[in-house]
Amino acid sequence: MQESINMEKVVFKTLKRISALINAEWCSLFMYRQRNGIPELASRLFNVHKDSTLEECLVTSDGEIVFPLDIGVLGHVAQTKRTINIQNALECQHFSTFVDELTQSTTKNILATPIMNGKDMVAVIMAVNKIGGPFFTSADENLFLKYLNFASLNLKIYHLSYLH
Ligand SMILES: Nc1nc2c(ncn2[C@@H]2O[C@@H]3COP(=O)(O)O[C@H]3[C@H]2O)c(=O)[nH]1
Repeated sequence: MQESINMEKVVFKTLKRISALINAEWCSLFMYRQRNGIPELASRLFNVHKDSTLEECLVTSDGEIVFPLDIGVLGHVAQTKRTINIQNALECQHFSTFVDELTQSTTKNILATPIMNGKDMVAVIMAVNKIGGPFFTSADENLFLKYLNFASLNLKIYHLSYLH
């Protein structure tokens, strides 16, 4: 439990910093897990932006958004295990409007990356909507990945404690 709170705190701080640096409207953390042998991704931190508080963004278990791996850019990233920079979400065949409909928001562009522990999938991190520009640039992508190194280490430690 303690490891979990610390993990979320560290990832939250990193996502806040990232959203300010790359001008993202929101950043989020989806944790990978298996339920009855079926892999899924569940929202843990949602709508993180430069001025948000942990309490606002921490998703409780009854408020989780859960995605199977065959849906969304989210699922695609978990399956391919690769970073993706989607300039126009509506033109992306993997994009799912499910969350936009649920939250009454509009996704225009997405930068997303998997967090791996060796070969094990741990989480997917997303930045949604570039503010003040048409899409996330490759410089944004580099900053996003560089800052995620901090969060990634913490997520790996969390993942190890979850396994044991
Ligand atoms: N409003 C909002 N939407 C998000 C956030 N993170 C991810 N999403 C949306 O969740 C969706 C999950 O499916 P997709 O990956 O296709 O597209 C993703 C985005 O539209 C967030 O922090 N805020």
